[in-house]
Amino acid sequence: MTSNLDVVHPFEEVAKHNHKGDCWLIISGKMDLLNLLRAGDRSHEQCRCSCPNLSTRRVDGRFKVYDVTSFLDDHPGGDEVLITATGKDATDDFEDVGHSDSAREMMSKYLVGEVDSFTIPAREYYKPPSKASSASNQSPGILAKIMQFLVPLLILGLAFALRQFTKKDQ
Ligand code: HEM
Repeated sequence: MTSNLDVVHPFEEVAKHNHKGDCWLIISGKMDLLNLLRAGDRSHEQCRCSCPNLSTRRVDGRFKVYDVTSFLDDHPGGDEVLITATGKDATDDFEDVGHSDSAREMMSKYLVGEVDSFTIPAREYYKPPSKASSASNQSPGILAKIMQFLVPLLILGLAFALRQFTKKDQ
């Protein structure tokens, strides 16, 4: 028998379920092991042996897809946050809230499969400016430093030349 967990959806398909009448979320990360086993995920079966307390043992899950359409009106955080979290990996959004264990236990009710992780668009990370562009940004600074050094030298040179010139006249 195939469970919901066996269905692998492409990201583009999952992203289409993005409104109040049809709302799917992608959440991965730490899930309650007992919950996963109950939901039929056999991939963590081996963890049973090494874990004295299944209900507190968290394992890294794969990218799971949850159809939360029927839960939207009951979600304590409201429906808007859930709709906003569609079309992307919502794991960080979910984890940042600090959902309780009971919230995590509820999740298996809404599980409709997994998402093919290769189809999830890469996240945009902050890129520091490249050395070339930062060097060009720094050039006015360097020029100012050179001028700071040259201008007093020039004044000193002029004063010296003037002194020599006036000495000759006397
Ligand atoms: C299947 C997915 C989800 C389930 C089953 C779920 C369930 C719950 C539950 C039961 C609560 C009550 C507090 C708790 O027990 O932790 C809650 C609160 C909340 N959830 Fe979710 N949630 C889900 C996904 C999300 C996502 C993706 C977000 C995105 C930001 C989110 C945002 C919130 C917020 C803002 C609160 C209110 C927290 C507060 O006021 O203390 N939830 N959720």
